[in-house]
Amino acid sequence: MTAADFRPVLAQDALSGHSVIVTGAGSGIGRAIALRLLALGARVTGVGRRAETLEETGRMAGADAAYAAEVCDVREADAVEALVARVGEAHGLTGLVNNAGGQFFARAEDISPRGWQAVVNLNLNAVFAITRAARPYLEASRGAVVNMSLSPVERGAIGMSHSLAARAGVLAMTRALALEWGGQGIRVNCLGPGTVLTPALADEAHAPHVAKLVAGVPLGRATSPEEVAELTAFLISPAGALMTGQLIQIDGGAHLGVPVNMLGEDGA
Ligand SMILES: CCCCCCCCC/C=C/C(=O)SCCNC(=O)CCNC(=O)[C@H](O)C(C)(C)COP(=O)(O)OP(=O)(O)OC[C@H]1O[C@@H](n2cnc3c(N)ncnc32)[C@H](O)[C@@H]1OP(=O)(O)O
Ligand SMILES: NC(=O)C1=CN([C@@H]2O[C@H](COP(=O)(O)OP(=O)(O)OC[C@H]3O[C@@H](n4cnc5c(N)ncnc54)[C@H](OP(=O)(O)O)[C@@H]3O)[C@@H](O)[C@H]2O)C=CC1
Repeated sequence: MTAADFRPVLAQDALSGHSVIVTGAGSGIGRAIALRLLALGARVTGVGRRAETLEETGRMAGADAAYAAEVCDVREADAVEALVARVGEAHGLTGLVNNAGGQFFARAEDISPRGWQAVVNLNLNAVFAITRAARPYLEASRGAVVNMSLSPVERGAIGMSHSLAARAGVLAMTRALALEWGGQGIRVNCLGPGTVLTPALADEAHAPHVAKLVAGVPLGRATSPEEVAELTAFLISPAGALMTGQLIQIDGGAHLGVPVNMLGEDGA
């Protein structure tokens, strides 16, 4: 199976009647998620800091799509809470996709206190604030949260101490909220994509490093944004109704690390 062989599996109306907030919907993985949820019949509110890219997602979805672009920095808790309340009161909320995130790659000794704060605020504190704000609406709909994590979240990676600390926090929060809110019918899960060849990754990492990462994937290729989008849609849809508190890796086996090979060089 190559990425070109990928075919979506969910039925065309799988998300009709749904209202979902997708953060970071103006690019990369978040855009693919927004487009897929819209195609499945959901109303989508795309959140990010740049109006232009968010609006482009709407244009890509077509005039019939129930899409709204909301410019907001997810690190501004008051603005985020007001936004969630606005969407929740107007349309209800059946899903929240916390996809906005990112980091610069640097060794711990090169991360200043402000650099640490910037990354932890984006990848952990903002996720807590928006998820907490969404809770009453998700309770009313028995809805679902999908938190975008990283394949190496449980095994470490060089140059990502700030981001991995934040994502590990989100993973712990995911499990805690799955327990706290399970009785309210709210499901909370994390996805762990492997290398996804988005323009943002190309901007932040050197191409040869990325090629090496992809070459080391047991299934031999990068993760596509569409594959992450389909899994996200599945988790929000009724098909995922019994899944909560999980980290689901979608990385071709990369999270297993360098293989321990007891058969020596020639044993695959
Ligand atoms: C398992 C295997 C397969 C799987 C392998 C999987 C591998 C892929 C893993 C992940 C891939 C992705 O996430 S790809 C998506 C990547 N996209 C992004 O990361 C988006 C771009 N990044 C960002 O926006 C930034 O990193 C972020 C910090 C979050 C933005 O925040 P701000 O705008 O608030 O930041 P700024 O104001 O510019 O800077 C705040 C401080 O950070 C410092 N700072 C900024 N860049 C810095 C740098 N390169 N090195 C040091 N310090 C830096 C600044 O100097 C400031 O500190 P002072 O100088 O002290 O003031
Ligand atoms: N690409 C990869 O290999 C992998 C990526 N991931 C994760 O998946 C997610 C998406 O990554 P990807 O699509 O590659 O990267 P992008 O940089 O393209 O996506 C990040 C999105 O988040 C938005 N965003 C960033 N900061 C804020 C903020 N403060 N407030 C609101 N929105 C914000 C950006 O929009 P704007 O700038 O307009 O605000 C952008 O649309 C990230 O969390 C990333 O770490 C996980 C595993 C692998």
